[in-house]
Amino acid sequence: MGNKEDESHSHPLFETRKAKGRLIHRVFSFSLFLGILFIWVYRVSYIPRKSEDGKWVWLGMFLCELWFGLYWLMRLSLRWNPVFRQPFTHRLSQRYDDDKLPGVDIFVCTADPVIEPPMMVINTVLSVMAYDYPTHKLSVYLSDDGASPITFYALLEASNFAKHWLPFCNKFKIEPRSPAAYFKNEIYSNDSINGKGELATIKKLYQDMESRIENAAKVGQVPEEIRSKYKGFSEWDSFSSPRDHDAIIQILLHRKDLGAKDIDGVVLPSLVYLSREKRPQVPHNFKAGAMNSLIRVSSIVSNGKIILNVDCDMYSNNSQSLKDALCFLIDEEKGHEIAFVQTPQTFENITKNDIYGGALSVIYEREFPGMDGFGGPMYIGTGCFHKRDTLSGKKFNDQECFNHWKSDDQDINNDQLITETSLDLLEEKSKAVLSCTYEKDTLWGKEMGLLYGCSVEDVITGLAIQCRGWKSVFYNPKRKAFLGLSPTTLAESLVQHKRWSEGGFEILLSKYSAAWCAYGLISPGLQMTYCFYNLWVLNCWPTLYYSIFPSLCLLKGIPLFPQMSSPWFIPFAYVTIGENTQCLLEFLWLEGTIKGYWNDLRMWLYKRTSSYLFAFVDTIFKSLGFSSSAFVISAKVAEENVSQRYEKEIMDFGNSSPMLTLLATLALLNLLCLLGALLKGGLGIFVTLPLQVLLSGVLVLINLPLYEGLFLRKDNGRFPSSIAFKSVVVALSVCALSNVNVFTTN
Ligand SMILES: O=c1ccn([C@@H]2O[C@H](COP(=O)(O)OP(=O)(O)O[C@H]3O[C@H](CO)[C@@H](O)[C@H](O)[C@H]3O)[C@@H](O)[C@H]2O)c(=O)[nH]1
Ligand SMILES: [Mn+2]
Repeated sequence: MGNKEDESHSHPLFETRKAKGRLIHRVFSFSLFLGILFIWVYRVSYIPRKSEDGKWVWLGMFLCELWFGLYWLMRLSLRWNPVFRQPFTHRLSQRYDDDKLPGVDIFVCTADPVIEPPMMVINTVLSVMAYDYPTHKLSVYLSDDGASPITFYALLEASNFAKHWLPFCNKFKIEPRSPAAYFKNEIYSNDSINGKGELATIKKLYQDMESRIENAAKVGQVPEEIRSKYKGFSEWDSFSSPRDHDAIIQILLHRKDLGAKDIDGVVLPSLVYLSREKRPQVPHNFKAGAMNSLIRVSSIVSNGKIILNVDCDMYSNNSQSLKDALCFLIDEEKGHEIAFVQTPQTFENITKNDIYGGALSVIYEREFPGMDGFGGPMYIGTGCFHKRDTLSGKKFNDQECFNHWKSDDQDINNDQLITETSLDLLEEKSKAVLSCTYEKDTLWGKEMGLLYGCSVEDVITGLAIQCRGWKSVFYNPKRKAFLGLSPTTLAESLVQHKRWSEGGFEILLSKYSAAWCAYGLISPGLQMTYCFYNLWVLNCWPTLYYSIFPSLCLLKGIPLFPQMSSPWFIPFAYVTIGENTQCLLEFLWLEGTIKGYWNDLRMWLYKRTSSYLFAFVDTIFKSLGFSSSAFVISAKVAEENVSQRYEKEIMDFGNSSPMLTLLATLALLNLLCLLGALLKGGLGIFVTLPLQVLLSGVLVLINLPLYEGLFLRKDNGRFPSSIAFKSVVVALSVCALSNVNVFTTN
């Protein structure tokens, strides 16, 4: 072994490749930029004179195009210098035997037993317990902000089922290791399992457990005979509501407890249930608060050097990804400067044409590698492997941080057994750090742990870590590391994007602002890429403008773009066609469909004209102290008819939210303008106002499903009639008003 080890030490544990074809992309981008410059020049040189119609609208168009051009430059930074990473796990296993590998603490967060059913949560837990990793080095923590005895009960059941499930996974090397996901794909890759009774046995065990848990969930409580059997349920004796209760913690499995072995006698990973104390008068800071509690409790119970954080719907789909991530974090040469390894969010419920643009493939496949090339991707809350000490506010220091892996984990490696009393003691000690006053007058949430006060606690925390000098790595394995659930209705999708875009904007205005405060701390390229995401919200204004005024001017016959015969037509055509072709090709390259691209464009429009607008307004209100932050949890289950529509890719508008009213009004406005213009000007407008007809035409076409939902559909997914009524009235009034010359005279 000696020789082999010496030799392999000279080989790194991972490699980084630059993307091919960068030169072509840069040349093409340069030509597009020239086009954009010409558009700006055109706008400045042809401002209508005082006596002409539409001077102010024209200036508005110029501002929009100025913004779009600058924003395009920020987007370009994401495509400038992409890199791809490849870990070498065989070298890792050559160099590190089980005892030398670091301890890993895995955090799963859940917050509501109805929106996030306990069965889904424990499937995620079981999938991460079953990582291909020495079990005595693994600890799994479930933080339950819903403080639900049913979720606790489900975890208790899972701790027993794990005794069968983990040996089964190991024996047959199955993937994925979430039992529900594994049983769902009835084609089992490993033939040797078939025919043998083992598969049937384990499936039966699972189904029995499932029906016990679902029964408890249905009646809303855990059966009395089970409650009396496990002392853990007594933790709920003083419980009054999920928002008002004492700290709860139960160590269900502890690696040093004799009972914590699987049916083959192998130690099981530690498993801990916790629900931090909550009081109505104390802010709990949502997921960030939960994560900080997890960080503290785990430092008492297992103190693993690596922390993996997953949302409760994001089960592990690849049992190797933990070792993959370690290759980056403990690589002898470069690992010391890497704080976290982020994997993409991928979703198992995306349909063929991805009606709500939920796959986010362009972001993860194209743009995150671009961030990685400039110093590392953002932290996006789930599927992320951190080094524990970088989460507690530590600054990067080249000398100090070097090779700190070499120290052995004393506590894990000593094999003294734990007794029931010492487990009780451990729980009591942990409760102290779960109290809601613990953080008072400390740096938690400000400089330590996840940061508070931002709707995307993850992104701001990652940025803060990078500002302290650390790097991060984006790792996107072929077999996806995690699979989760994407929203299945339009309203939910818009709400999620509102939270994300609002969070981004908050970061921009915060003391970690990528635009100014991060200057000199992270690379300028990375600053630009952060700005691209954190400026999402500002797109609402130019996009609203561009989807309202050109249409209104079309109705009035006022030209805002050059004639087809003019040479100025060329830059408009070139930029529009060039940019869209590039985006389409990118989308198709990532295995999207043409229809999927069209759907994506629609969502792009809807997000910009509703989510971002509401996010903008809310951020301003919040910063003026008129409202406080909230975290609207995305639903992970839907009613039967809602999921059927989702499967069939029929849009779901059946929700009376102000965002949907706005979208309906805008869509109708475009339709009315286009029809009005055709009535007034006939087909001649195709010649006199070609680009405006095109713009309005595209807007109308893209809104076809929306018109259907307003006027034609009969199912529950159509627009509520109150929205239909309101939007028709408003759209008609705006058209009428604009005809009375309010908008266009100078
Ligand atoms: O008070 C809360 C609210 C949420 N959560 C958990 O946070 C996770 C993410 O919530 P979800 O509703 O699924 O939000 P998403 O928009 O899907 O989540 C993305 O965006 C969030 C930030 O907006 C990040 O926290 C997530 O990690 C990231 O996956 C879930 O496991 C929740 O149980 C809590 O633990 N406590
Ligand atoms: Mn989610």
